Parts: sequence; structure tokens; C-alpha cells
Amino acid sequence: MNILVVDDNKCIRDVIGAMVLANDHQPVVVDGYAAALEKLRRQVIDVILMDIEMPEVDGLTLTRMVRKEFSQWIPIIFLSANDSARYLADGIEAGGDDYLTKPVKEEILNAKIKAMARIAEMKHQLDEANKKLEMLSCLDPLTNVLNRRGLEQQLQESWQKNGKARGELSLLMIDIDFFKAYNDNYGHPRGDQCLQQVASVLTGTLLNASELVARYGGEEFVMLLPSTSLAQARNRARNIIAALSQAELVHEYSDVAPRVTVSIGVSCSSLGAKDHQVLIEQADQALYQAKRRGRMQCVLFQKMTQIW
Ligand SMILES: Nc1nc2c(ncn2[C@@H]2O[C@H](COP(=O)(O)OP(=O)(O)OP(=O)(O)O)[C@@H](O)[C@H]2O)c(=O)[nH]1
Repeated sequence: MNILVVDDNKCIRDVIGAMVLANDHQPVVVDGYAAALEKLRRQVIDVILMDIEMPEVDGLTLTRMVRKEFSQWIPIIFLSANDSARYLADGIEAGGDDYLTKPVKEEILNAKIKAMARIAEMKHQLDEANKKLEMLSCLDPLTNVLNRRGLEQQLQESWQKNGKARGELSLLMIDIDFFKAYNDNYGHPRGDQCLQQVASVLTGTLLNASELVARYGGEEFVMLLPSTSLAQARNRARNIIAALSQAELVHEYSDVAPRVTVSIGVSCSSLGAKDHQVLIEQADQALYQAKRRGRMQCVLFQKMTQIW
């Protein structure tokens, strides 16, 4: 483990550093707050051993600075010659985790480092599990693409990024045609399979990691296309219709073709949407037009021009 030792006294730094090394850890020794913050920004530190009485910035203030700047929790053990209860309480209040009085006994120091490292590891595992849960809560379990919640988060992010970059963000609302008839005639399990196949065809048309597919609802998908103009989005919609045609997913009960087809509504930030919700609404309105005009086609918002 990398143990950061912060103490303005060279003698104490050397002694503590030697103890850390003797217990098979790597000491990272610094003389004050500036060097400590610099090390924390540049390398992985597992535990901090910190003097309280230091010139310029004392240990309590430095602890507050560390807790404010670094979101990941790193255990902090104070080392102080002062053994008053007030000092200990102030240290914990500032964000420290334990307190040792100097001179420090090597065995005790090593045991405290071990205990803190154990808690830090448990915290790390918990954070990882939470991240995984958060990711799962954004995925549609049937198709494995993002669900509506995941889309909402990504869309918000992309909208903000796009605004800053003054780029064009396009969105396709994609709906399977006559899916009720598919379900009614082939049964729900095959309907589920069809949704998975359509999701896979859609995902196969993505061009880079910034683009994404999400399941918006029942048989409705959204494709988010950052850095894509309206004209480019129209071509992407055409490609999707062609890709599905090539996939030849049989649908004998559709009125438009003997295979699974989709209708697509296209919107783009260049058409004046004031926020990401409006971008969705515009694509939805365009989709409605595509359905009304006979399905298996895409329609651009505003101009409502049939292009397929
Ligand atoms: N198998 C399956 N079916 C679903 C799921 N979610 C929604 N559906 C079905 O999707 C169908 C949607 O039907 P409609 O909204 O009438 O749409 P449609 O028949 O595709 O008609 P158009 O969109 O106008 O072409 C309904 O039969 C729903 O039961 C799902 O998770 N699995």
C-alpha cells in the first residue's frame, strides 16, 4: 500500500517512513499541505498519516481540503504530540478517522494501518457494487440496450455537451409496425424475441461509442446520434430501414411488408428544440406522421417530408 506521511518535522517523517517501509508498505513522505495535495492528485494513496500541528496549513484544515477535493474516501490517521480529548474530537470532526499520539509505537501504527486499509477495501467493494447496480438499473433486461431511465441520463448529458460544443444532436424515434398483430399471431415469447432481434439490428448500425440505442417503451426504440446533422440523421434512418429489410425477420401479419419493418421520426437540435424533452417530442410527432402516411418510412420533424 502507498502510505502518505505528512509532517513538517524531518526527523519524524524519517522515523514514520522507516516504520511504514519496515511493514512492507511504500511510504510517500511530504513536509506540508501543498506537496500532500500534489501527491494525492498524481498517485494512488491508500492511507494518510498526518501531523496536526504544521505551519501554513494545519492537519485539520488539510483534512477538510482533502475531503472536499477528493470524492474517494482515503483513511486519515492523525499523529500528534498532544493527547487531549479536544484534539482528538476536533480531528474526527474535521474528517479524520483515527488518532495516534507521538511518539508512535511501530506495532500500533501497523495495526491501525491494517484496520484502515480493511475498511477502505470494503468501501471500495461497496462503491463498485453500487456502480454495477446503477448500471443495471439503466439497462432493459430483455434487449440489453439502455432503458428509458438510462436514455434520460445520457440524453441530458449529450444535450449539455452538444450545447457547449455548438454541434448538432439528432434523435430517431423508431417504432415497430403492426407489432400487436405480430404478438397476437406468433405469441408473446416470439414477440420478445423479435424485440431482441430489432434491438440487435439497431445496435449494429451504430457508428461510434457516443451513439446509443435505448428501448423507450414497449416496441419503441430511440437512437441518439451526437454530432449528426438532420441530413445525416435522415440517411441513418434510411440505413436502419434497409438493415431491417436485410435481416428478413418474417412478419406475415403486417400490412406493409411480409417482414418486420419500422417507422421512424427524426428530430435534430438544429430544428430549434429548447431542451432535450422537446427533441424527443419532435421525434415523436414525426413518428406519428410516419405511421399516418403508411409506415415503413421515416419523416423529419417540421418539414414532415416523406423520404422513403
Ligand atoms: N412481446 C412483447 N410485446 C410487447 C412488449 N411491450 C409491448 N408489447 C406489445 O406491443 C404491441 C404494441 O401494439 P400497438 O401499440 O397497437 O402498435 P402496433 O400494433 O405496432 O401498431 P402501429 O405501431 O400503429 O404499427 C402490443 O400488443 C403490446 O402488447 C414486450 O415487452 N414484449
